[in-house]
Amino acid sequence: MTNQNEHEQDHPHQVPAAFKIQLPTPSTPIHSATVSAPTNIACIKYWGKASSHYNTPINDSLSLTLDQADLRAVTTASCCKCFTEDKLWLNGKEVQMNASTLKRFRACVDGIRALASDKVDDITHQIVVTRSEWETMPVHIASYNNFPTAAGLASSAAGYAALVASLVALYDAREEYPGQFSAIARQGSGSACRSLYGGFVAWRAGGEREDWSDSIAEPVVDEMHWEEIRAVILVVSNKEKETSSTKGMETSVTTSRLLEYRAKHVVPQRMKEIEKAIQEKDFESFGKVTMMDSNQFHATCLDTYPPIFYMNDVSKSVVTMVHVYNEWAEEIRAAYTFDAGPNAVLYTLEKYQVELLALVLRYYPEVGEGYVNNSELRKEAMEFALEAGLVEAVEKRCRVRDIGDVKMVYCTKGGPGPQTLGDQCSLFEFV
Ligand SMILES: Nc1ncnc2c1ncn2[C@@H]1O[C@H](COP(=O)(O)OP(=O)(O)OP(=O)(O)O)[C@@H](O)[C@H]1O
Ligand SMILES: C[C@@](O)(CCOP(=O)(O)OP(=O)(O)O)CC(=O)O
Repeated sequence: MTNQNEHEQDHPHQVPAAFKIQLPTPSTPIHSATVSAPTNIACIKYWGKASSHYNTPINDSLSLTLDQADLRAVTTASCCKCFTEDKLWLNGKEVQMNASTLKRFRACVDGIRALASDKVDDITHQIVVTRSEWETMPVHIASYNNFPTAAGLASSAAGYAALVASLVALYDAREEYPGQFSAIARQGSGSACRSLYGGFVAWRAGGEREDWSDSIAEPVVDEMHWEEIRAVILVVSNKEKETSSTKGMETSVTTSRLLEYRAKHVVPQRMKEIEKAIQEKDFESFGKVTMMDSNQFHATCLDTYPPIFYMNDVSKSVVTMVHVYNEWAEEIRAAYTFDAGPNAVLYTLEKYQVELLALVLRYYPEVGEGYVNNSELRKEAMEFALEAGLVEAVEKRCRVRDIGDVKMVYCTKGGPGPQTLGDQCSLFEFV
């Protein structure tokens, strides 16, 4: 994790007032850390657990970490002798943890606290909290997402990565082996392990070691390697999804033979192909593997009994539009991928981003102000003259959708892993 004041200045993380938590001023010293963490969207999907206890996957997966300037979770972790119990707030409300949330929360808090260091005063160099003393102080954790929660936009990935990163900063925790923090984050939510690094990140399934300590995330290339990669996200639904990823993959593992085949015979080859494509910045291969893997993941959902439908008619219309666009261009300029929900993530290159956005704005009309998160790009796309041949090709296969079919569009790019923020960004206010 880096401490980048520069990054903070570029993107000031002002906490919206509704997400600030007021606490009585403590009578004993309070220790705090605030971080922001990114989402990530997988090109090779994680779907299916090998061990529910350790929360480990049946196959490797690979994703791009997205820029926190656009989508982020911000988390403050505080601890104090005067707190009476551990507590968690999400988006301004205290979370009443059920058994599943509690297990995830405990795995992260206890896992990172076990790696804590002594806290040394910057000026006097005296130890102010010993490693073992941390255990005597309950933690209060507050977090918020600046994008829809539990709607299939990887909020759990950003959320648990932020939770782990805030605890690492609070306890000045040290890894005993590379990737150990990611092994802890995956116990919060599997996809969260990949959000601890920037750029393209692989999650190696592991399983050679009995305790699954080899099921860790590993950076493939950092965000500077293929700087031209862009993501255009079409928010088709901002509501909580009906079938959570955890529940969905549980049913898929027990009922889908296709999922078993995919994990054993398809993903290993695809991981090699996509890592090579990324190393060589070969968008043609990258885009094809990404689209095929999304299609196969949704095919396993259909092969699940009873079937799970994450993509809807609007999602399918985006698939058609992207294929028509690529056929017209005679190359892959955009690649779609869908997580466990109807929202489309379109990967493209910087040079095609405005053209792609112009296409999106033509067929998915704007709901109102703020429809596109980036007003400059929106303006460029509105002024962009789509080629007549492209419009003709799309019009043969797609219709202009209704206002509201797409609720919002995020334009973003690859970005770094979690960032430490200053105390002024704390979600706690002492009154
Ligand atoms: N900032 C956060 N801090 C802590 N926990 C969070 C945070 N954001 C989300 N979560 C947890 O993650 C859950 C949502 O996870 P879920 O997998 O259902 O949705 P998602 O991550 O948005 O979608 P997907 O993983 O399919 O892209 C929330 O109900 C909450 O328990
Ligand atoms: C479709 C996915 O987004 C599934 C993500 O699942 P989660 O990581 O949310 O699942 P849990 O480990 O049960 O919390 C694919 C991916 O991100 O690789």
